[in-house]
Amino acid sequence: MSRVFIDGAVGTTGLEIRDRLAGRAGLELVTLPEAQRKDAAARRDALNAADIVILCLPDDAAREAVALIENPAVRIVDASSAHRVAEGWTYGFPELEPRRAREIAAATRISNPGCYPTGFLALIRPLVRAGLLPAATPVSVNAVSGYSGGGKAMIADFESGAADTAFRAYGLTLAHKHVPEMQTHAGLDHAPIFMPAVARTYRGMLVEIALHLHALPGTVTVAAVREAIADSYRGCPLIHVETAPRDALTIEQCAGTDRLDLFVFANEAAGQVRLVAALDNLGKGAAGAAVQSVNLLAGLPETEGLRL
Ligand SMILES: NC(=O)C1=CN([C@@H]2O[C@H](COP(=O)(O)OP(=O)(O)OC[C@H]3O[C@@H](n4cnc5c(N)ncnc54)[C@H](OP(=O)(O)O)[C@@H]3O)[C@@H](O)[C@H]2O)C=CC1
Ligand SMILES: CC(=O)N[C@@H](CCC(=O)OP(=O)(O)O)C(=O)O
Repeated sequence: MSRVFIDGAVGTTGLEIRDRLAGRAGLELVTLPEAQRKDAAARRDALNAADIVILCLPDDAAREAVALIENPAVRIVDASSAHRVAEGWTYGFPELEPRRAREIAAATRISNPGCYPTGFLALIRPLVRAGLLPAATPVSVNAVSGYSGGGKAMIADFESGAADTAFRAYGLTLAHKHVPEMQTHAGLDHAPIFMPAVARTYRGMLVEIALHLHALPGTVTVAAVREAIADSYRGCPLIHVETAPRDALTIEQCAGTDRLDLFVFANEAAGQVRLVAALDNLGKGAAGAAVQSVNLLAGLPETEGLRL
């Protein structure tokens, strides 16, 4: 039996994780009552008494929680963006690299990937690893998220009517907090240009990358791109590489699931490829990934409690 403490259990991500862990065999779920959930002493006790801690906090509070942990046996899954490129932390995306699931299972410090990077990395990493995309390739990525991606504050903004829009482009300083983890874990020499947006729908996400195959060195075919992506995720129950033609994709494609659907659309004659990832920002983009890591840490089946 593993004792799992969720710090930040009443936030948007914390509640989702609770949902997926409640009643699970092999896990004892611990949360603090409302009056104590921000009390440093109560949090210190709970953090140090757990086998596994899941941090569902803003970055500063996540750093503070890590500093409160003195018990070396405690294993941490941090859902915030505080440790995604930090030394000594394992990037908690089990399907991203061939040995990553085993590394997570043996780790004590695991950082959950960001929601947008999950889609971006799932598409780009297999191409860089296969040598189809040289590390020096300039890459741009655009994406749209449901408004729950901004946590309680953005949900209130959209649901109170204060956000008077259906679609808002942001990240206009080109320095979004997800860019470093996108570059680092893709293995790219240059930071990608990231163009995020938020839409008036609660959950769901599309992440897109355009590739000009004719501008790449050598001959890179659409088939090679499809194969590299499909090969990377064979046998991964949460990641589906879709091959059937589509007229359209919606932001809700994977909403309400912990799945990640990947698409390779192409105009072969023009040498153009449009890669698309669909996921739920609160599913594989947050809670689903955290629960996958908890399953690996606790020695439970990797997708138990997840929504395929
Ligand atoms: N929403 C999403 O799609 C995703 C979010 N994340 C990350 O997960 C983390 C949580 O985000 P999210 O759930 O969206 O945010 P929310 O704002 O919805 O929830 C954060 C929770 O943390 C609590 N909190 C803040 N400071 C402290 C503290 N010092 N001690 C204890 N509790 C504290 C808040 O309390 P109160 O309720 O009083 O405000 C709130 O309940 C963030 O780092 C975010 O970046 C990651 C992936 C996706
Ligand atoms: C719509 C929206 O505002 N999204 C958030 C990212 C949400 C997320 O999942 O990011 P973290 O995991 O890094 O917290 C943003 O762009 O900052």
